[in-house]
Amino acid sequence: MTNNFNKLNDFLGTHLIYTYDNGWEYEMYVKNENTIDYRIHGGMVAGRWVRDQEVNIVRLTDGVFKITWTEPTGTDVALDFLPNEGIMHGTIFFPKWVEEHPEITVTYQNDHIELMKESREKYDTYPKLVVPEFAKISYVANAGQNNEDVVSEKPYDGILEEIRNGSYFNENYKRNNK
Ligand SMILES: C=Cc1ccc(O)cc1
Repeated sequence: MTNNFNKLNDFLGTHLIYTYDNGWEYEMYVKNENTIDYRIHGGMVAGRWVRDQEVNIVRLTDGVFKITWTEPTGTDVALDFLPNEGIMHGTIFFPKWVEEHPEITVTYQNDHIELMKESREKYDTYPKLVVPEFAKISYVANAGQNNEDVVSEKPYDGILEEIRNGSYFNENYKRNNK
């Protein structure tokens, strides 16, 4: 695992894959200082993917970075990344409706923002499902900021293996098979 994250600028443009201790596998691209893209590969809402989510990103201390946001679904998320240590900790605060109807959120959310907003009004918010978990980071790379190729297609079986074995991106971190 790389051991060279220090300032916020080192973290911006980073592409990570990590598996929570409960088995849920997520992929995060820190697109720029206030934007992420992500894909969910395992867990309650596996198959969901999102681009251009507005977030707050800060450096807590050298090599420790926090990302927080609230989603159109009403889900709140707080993530702490320690990439030099190969770990992160995430807490997800799911509204009740996402726990009861996860399938509504399992999509390319950008094409269904109005459905997320309608659903958060239509269904129950409380009690929320709080999921606090540590995760092990299995992949870290510098994709550069505002790289639209990093999270640019639906998650499929085998995509993480292609990313990890280096066949998914070329030397400029552009997608090989477009
Ligand atoms: C709900 C989104 C979400 C994205 C990344 C992550 O690690 C946890 C939650």
